[in-house]
Amino acid sequence: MRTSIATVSLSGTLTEKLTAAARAGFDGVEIFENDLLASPLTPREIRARCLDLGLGIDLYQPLRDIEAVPAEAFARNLRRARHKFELMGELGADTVLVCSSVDPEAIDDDALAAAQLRELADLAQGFGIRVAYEALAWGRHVSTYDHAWRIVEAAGHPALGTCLDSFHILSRGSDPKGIEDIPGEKIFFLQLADAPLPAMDVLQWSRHHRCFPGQGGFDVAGLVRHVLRTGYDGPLSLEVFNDVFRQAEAAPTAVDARRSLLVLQEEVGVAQPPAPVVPTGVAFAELVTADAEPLTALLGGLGFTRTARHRSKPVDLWQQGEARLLVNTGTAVRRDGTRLAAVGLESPDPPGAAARAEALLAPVLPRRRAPKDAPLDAVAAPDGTELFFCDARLADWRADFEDVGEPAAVAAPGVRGIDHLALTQPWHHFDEAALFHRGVLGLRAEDSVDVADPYGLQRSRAVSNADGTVRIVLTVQAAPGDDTVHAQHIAFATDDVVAAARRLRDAGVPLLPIPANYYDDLAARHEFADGELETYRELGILYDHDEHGTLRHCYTRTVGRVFFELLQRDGGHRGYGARNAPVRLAAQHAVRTPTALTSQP
Ligand SMILES: O=C(O)c1ccc(O)c(O)c1
Ligand SMILES: [Mg+2]
Repeated sequence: MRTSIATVSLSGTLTEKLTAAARAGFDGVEIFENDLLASPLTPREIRARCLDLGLGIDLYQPLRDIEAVPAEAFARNLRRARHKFELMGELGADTVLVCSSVDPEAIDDDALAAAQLRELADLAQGFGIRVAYEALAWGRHVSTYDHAWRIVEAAGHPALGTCLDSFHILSRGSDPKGIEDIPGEKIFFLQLADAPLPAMDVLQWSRHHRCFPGQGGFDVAGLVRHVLRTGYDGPLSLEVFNDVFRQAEAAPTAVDARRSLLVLQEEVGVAQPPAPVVPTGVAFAELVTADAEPLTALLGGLGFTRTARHRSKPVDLWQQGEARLLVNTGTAVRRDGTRLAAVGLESPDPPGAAARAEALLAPVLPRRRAPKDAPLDAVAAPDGTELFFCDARLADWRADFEDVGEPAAVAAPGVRGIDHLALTQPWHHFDEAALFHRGVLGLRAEDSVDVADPYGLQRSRAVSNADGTVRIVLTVQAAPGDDTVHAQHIAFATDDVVAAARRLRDAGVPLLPIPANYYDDLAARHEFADGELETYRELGILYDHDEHGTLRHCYTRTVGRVFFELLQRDGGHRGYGARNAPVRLAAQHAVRTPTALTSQP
């Protein structure tokens, strides 16, 4: 099906928006009047620009508060409409949107609304234009799609149809099943947007918090299925009013938008990209650093040993249990200080995973590999993290490394493997990141949780595979913050967090100190065995539990932009310690030291 996007969904000038939409592969756009008014291009030049870019103008949005008004007001409205129809001739746009009136003077009279829309449609027809009437969720008298359709039906004019907008329909709690009662040829346009639940004031909700389908809580795909059953064959058009997208760069937003529609088209069965290949484990996490010493001291304290070195590159493999870390000191990667740059995902079908990623517009990374190296398929996640698709038996990348003779640590109680990776997202890529990990990698996304930070708010959302062998926590800050606090982290699974924490401390590696108040509160909320709480207090171990079991975890200091977590899950605990996160964030702010900052080369 044809895909479109409303210019209001992207940031920048009209030209920037059109370019971004075209580059992302959209077939057409809805042009918002304000974008046209603010453009230095004439309507004819805009038409030519769209033609050059291969974009159709599927909808023009200038007409508001048209219908159900006294006769003199309607005469003025028709005069305004005539001007806009002439302009649309220059633009080459043949469908105009009319939103249901929000005018306090509008009259609650469906027959009047129908008669005036009929007259408007008659005028439009003379210009070769169709009028699509849309119920705004906050319309004065018409606020539901079925009401708008009854008026369109009563008007009975061939140039008058309805425009369905998933936001207005689903935000009102209307049953989208009724869409199937509308003949497909009378649905002139379909606008798609998702939005987070629960609701707020509907106007604020619509104007600031819409998101691309799959990024919110609406069943947009379910609605589209109803629309397709009517025989509708017009475009699927994204109309997303969102404060973040208005500020973010248009090009990646447009790609995010197209990916959302690709996933939606797959869900409703009108597109068949290569099937998702869900990763089955974390093969490795790659840290880059200019100064490996603070990092390797930490890894040594955690019980890791350096087991192998890359044959041609300054990359060491550090290993413990099933946790494999690559420490890369190559000069090409020094710019941003110590950070988590890449993740190797074990895949049952690496080429299939890469084909899926490419079909869903993930940037495929050039293979910057030596001739003898295993050819790994890799894509970039929205935050720039490189994701490598690796053979699940480690048969590929591991062969590029030569053993250095130090066997992997076996010291119990140690790190068993990687429990999860926490990746900080740029503020404007958070929703995109969740959809990316779900759509491209086939991971399941949990609800997002907000965590209080002393200087802001942190939002996080976990994505994982079914058996929890791949867990990624996507986090974002509400405001620009401190990289030493809002760093990425790697959480290591251990079967004995107390012993692991003791060993770290005994190795002279400081753990993150947790305030005494936290433990006083724990004592008030839970009963512990003798001495248990004192041990947690002494080591800085945090505690949580859910209906499945307990979570005990502690944190290292931050090196550059990464820190580590030791984590013990018992009884199938599923969480990530969100309840403890405010205390941890405050503790990280408290230990921010010049050393932490200067350890970033
Ligand atoms: O918020 C609005 O005014 C508005 C305008 C046009 C639309 O198609 C819409 O869904 C909302
Ligand atoms: Mg709309």
